[in-house]
Amino acid sequence: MADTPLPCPGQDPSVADLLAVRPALSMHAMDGLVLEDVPLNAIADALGTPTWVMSAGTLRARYRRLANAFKVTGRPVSIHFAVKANDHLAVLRVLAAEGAGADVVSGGELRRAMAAGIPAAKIVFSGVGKTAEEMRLALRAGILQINVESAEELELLSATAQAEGLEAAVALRINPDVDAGTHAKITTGLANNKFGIPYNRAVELYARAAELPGIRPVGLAMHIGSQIVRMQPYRTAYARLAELVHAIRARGLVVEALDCGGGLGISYRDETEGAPEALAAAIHAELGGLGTRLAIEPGRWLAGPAGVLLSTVILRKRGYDGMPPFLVLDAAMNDLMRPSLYDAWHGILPLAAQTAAAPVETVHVVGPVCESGDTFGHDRTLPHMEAGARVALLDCGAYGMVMSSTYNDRPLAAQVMVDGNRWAVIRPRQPVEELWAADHVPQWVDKALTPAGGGL
Ligand SMILES: Cc1ncc(COP(=O)(O)O)c(C=O)c1O
Ligand SMILES: N[C@@H](CCCC[NH3+])C(=O)O
Repeated sequence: MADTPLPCPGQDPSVADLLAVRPALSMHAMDGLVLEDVPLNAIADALGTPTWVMSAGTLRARYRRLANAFKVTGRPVSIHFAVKANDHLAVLRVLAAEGAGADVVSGGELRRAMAAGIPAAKIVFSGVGKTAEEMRLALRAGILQINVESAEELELLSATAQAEGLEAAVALRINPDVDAGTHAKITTGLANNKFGIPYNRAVELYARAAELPGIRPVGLAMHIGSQIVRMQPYRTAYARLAELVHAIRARGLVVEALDCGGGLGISYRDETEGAPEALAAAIHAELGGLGTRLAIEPGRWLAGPAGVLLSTVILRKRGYDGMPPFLVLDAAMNDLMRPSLYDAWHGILPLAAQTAAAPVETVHVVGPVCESGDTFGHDRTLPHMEAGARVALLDCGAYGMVMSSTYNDRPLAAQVMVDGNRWAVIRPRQPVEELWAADHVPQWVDKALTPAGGGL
């Protein structure tokens, strides 16, 4: 299958362009922007903004397309949703009901995945720095496999498993030194990235794993980065994985499982999103003949397009003469961090049909947090909006809410799930008092501040 083109700079997509490739969203004359069958204004009226909204139908549809892409190759994979992308219990349960397992990177994610009802036997544990405590948790739970990322971690896991009287099923995560062609901050498969075991040390370490007490090496894992829209990096990486399988087997060792990682990208602006069919074809071509179990760990591709963040224009601030005005939203970098962190581009659609049809203009879209980096977009081409206009920031279902903070004492936004014509609050807006409820002021601080205590 041909490679998909890289995103190219240029004119922002129009309202119609954005809607055309997002089947769960539609614009209606009366109801405005509708997600599945729910007018987003109804949610904003009821809960205010900023509010996250997840579409259960989109999660299901995307999971089914992904699973089916592999099924038709005759080599089905087990799909382990990367919990880091969106860890809400309702999201995990929707995916679990479709058959998804989980890829976790902390003890917290492991416990959360199990709390969502995902069986331990469908959970893989990745991550570059698992503590002995987290290893114990995974061993006691009896998860499918632990993806080990270094020789040092392997020794710690062996000691921990031995002390527990348990055996760890281990896949070695290999760093193939392949450029995934993605943003520098989210690439993971290059030699200078912290992730994985150097490719040229993999066979030796696998042999060592086979000797270590408490360790049962079952295979290899790889994850080369995130938001990958071209297939060539996957192909190169998987070809290297296949070479390793042959080299390890030549040593008389068993390789029964291959975890092909996540990373499939979506269309935020005008990229052609990574096609599951193309990924399935790449995996089938490079690894399908090795007779192993196959797994993938997608996060963004499943959840990204399923979520939006609703926000309201607090005010329209005039810029310097001749410069674009600022639309100051009530959402900020503490809610959606991706634009500040990676200069990520997110589509912005007005909720009202009339606004969506207004003439376009160039604006800067910012949040109210005290950081210049609190910017959703510079020089964006958007329909004219005044204070009070509501918008949806698109493709926020992955790495959105999970990366929120309460910086500037801004409570975590409310979360909603829609499914057909139903919607429900899946997490209420955080009460502001909760932000300091757990703060403890030592008595001696108070004393020092009172005249009686000899302070101020
Ligand atoms: C080990 C591992 N697996 C899976 C993922 C999920 O990646 P993505 O959301 O790009 O599919 C990540 C995040 O990059 C990861 O680090
Ligand atoms: N958080 C990143 C991706 C990192 C994926 C985790 N390894 C994003 O929003 O794009």
